[in-house]
Amino acid sequence: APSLPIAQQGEAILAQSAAVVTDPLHPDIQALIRNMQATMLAANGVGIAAPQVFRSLRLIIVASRPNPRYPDAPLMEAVAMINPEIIWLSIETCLGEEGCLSVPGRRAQVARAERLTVRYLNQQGERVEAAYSGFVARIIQHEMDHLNGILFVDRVG
Ligand SMILES: O=C(NO)N[C@@H](Cc1ccccc1)C(=O)O
Ligand SMILES: [Zn+2]
Repeated sequence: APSLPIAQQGEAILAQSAAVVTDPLHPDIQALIRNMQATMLAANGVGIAAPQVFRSLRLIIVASRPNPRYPDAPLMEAVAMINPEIIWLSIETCLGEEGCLSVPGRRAQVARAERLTVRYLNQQGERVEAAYSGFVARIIQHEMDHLNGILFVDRVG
């Protein structure tokens, strides 16, 4: 699958709220998931959101793994989340370093909820509810922000 161009900070699409995916099993959506995965891997990313590849859709990929940009990242199976909704956030927050494929060269400490529960459709169109914590919960909050037109630098004081 080809690596797609990544929208950079300043592109209008990154400040928009993305649209709900109406047909998760549509071949276009399945192809987009594959292309987002390839794009994220090529950039050594640990997550990516559809608006970053110029598709204003509520679709994210979460794929933490140790890599040169995040050597301490936990290893997990990459997961595509269609129409994700965070249905619970812990009150406890923690600070952690973030970067963004759309804001190259910037890293900053961002406060995020330590734990969360997310409801989404998986790549097979099945409903899933799952709990995450730590760095993976951080990635999910970062990607969800993209679906709502928010960049991590908007959250840095
Ligand atoms: O730009 C993206 N995703 O939108 N990718 C980020 C994801 C991320 C999120 C939170 C903390 C660290 C990293 C990346 O650097 O791989
Ligand atoms: Zn990002």
